[in-house]
Amino acid sequence: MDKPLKIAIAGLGTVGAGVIKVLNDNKDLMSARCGRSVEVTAVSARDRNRDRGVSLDSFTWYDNPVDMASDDNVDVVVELIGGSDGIAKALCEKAIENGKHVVTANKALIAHHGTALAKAAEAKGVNVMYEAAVAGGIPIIKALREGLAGNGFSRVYGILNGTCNYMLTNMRETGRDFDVILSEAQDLGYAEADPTFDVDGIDAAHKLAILTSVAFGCEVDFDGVQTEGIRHVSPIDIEFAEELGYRIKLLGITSRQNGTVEQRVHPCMVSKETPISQVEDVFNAVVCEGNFVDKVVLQGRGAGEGPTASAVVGDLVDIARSLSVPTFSVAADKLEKLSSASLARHKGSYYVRLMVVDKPGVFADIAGVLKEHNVSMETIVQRNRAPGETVPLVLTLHETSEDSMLKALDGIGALDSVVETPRMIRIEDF
Ligand SMILES: NC(=O)c1ccc[n+]([C@@H]2O[C@H](COP(=O)([O-])OP(=O)(O)OC[C@H]3O[C@@H](n4cnc5c(N)ncnc54)[C@H](O)[C@@H]3O)[C@@H](O)[C@H]2O)c1
Ligand SMILES: N[C@@H](CCO)C(=O)O
Ligand code: NA
Repeated sequence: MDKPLKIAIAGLGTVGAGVIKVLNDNKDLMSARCGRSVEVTAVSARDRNRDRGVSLDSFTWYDNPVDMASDDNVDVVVELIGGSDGIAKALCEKAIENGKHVVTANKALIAHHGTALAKAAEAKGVNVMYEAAVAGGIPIIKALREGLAGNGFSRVYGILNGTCNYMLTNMRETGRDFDVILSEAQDLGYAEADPTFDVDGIDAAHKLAILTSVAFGCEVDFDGVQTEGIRHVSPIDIEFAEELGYRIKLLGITSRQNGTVEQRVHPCMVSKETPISQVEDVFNAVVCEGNFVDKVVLQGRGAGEGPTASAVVGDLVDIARSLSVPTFSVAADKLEKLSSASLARHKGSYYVRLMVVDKPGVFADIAGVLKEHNVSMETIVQRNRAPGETVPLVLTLHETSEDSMLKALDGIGALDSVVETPRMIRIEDF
């Protein structure tokens, strides 16, 4: 057997404790698969005495995780603290500087600093690996970078946030309150330290920016992701979606068109006939469209202790086997700088829900505004009849440019008979 691979773990929360459990439980499997053992030698967290269900007795304890990057008894630093800057970044930079590999589950860090970290690591001949950062236990980075490397990609999309999928599924199935379901997702260890990152789509945007780089071989451009979360998705929209044959999913979609990429994260209506609409609860799914393989769909648990730790340990196995791959899909100094397309030029179909006063002439007024902006209506549904009172009115619109749709919505929102801000959800045709 070769020398053991010695690892330091920074952060012993949901994921950190999970990694220690996987390495303990599957110790013999790891040794057989790597031809060497994978051993934790050092750990760091905020609270040394918290019961995590794992013993820390045999590890060197560090109060400051950055000091682990200078420990000669460490080959790989596993960063499981979180945050795009601060201590997580300092730790990873120091580890690379000292010639140690880095494994992280931190999508915020890779989304903001992935290109720079990749350049630094590749110059030093060490790896920065982040499989756990995107779609948790699903090996999507490996799939895009290695298994599907024979393909050019036109589009990659999927359900990238377990918390939001859990919430949308539960809202549909139980009609319970948004906040109650969110706190359940937090208790299950799915949510980010700041759960607004989940519900506002930022976490999915971090992951999408990373997928874009791996799929298209370009620098990570988080600021180029156009992001909208699930806060405005109401139970009434979920019900209408069902009635119209759709499910509402928060999707991340990246596509390449000539010299630009379009990166967007927002709630989508997807036909109940599509496989992705059936992916529920904390499950994630990613669809890769390759020019030779056609569609590949990967599905699995996107968050939680076991699935996330599984991905971290998969990266450790690659390092123990001395696998050498670029951080993204091409060498870091050859990543293209692609500009991100504005959503204003996006073309798509739309669902719009209005709250209107039930009186004659409302349909005609709405139709007039749509005509003015050259937007063509597919269906219009008014469920209740309540003369003089407020009722929901739902429209679906044929393919049009986002720009025209938004202008039409402004016009519709300004009509006297429309009493709330119109709600719009994009319909995706996969
Ligand atoms: N929980 C999940 O399902 C999941 C899935 C994929 C990726 N991630 C990512 O994994 C990372 C960790 O997530 P988590 O859910 O385990 O978080 P957590 O809050 O459960 O754990 C964070 C750990 O970091 C430690 N920590 C915080 N500040 C520290 C400091 N200054 N010095 C030393 N230790 C410090 C805390 O003590 C804690 O042990 C994050 O980047 C998160 O985005 C989490
Ligand atoms: N908060 C994230 C964790 C996994 O990255 C989610 O809910 O998907
Ligand atoms: Na993954």
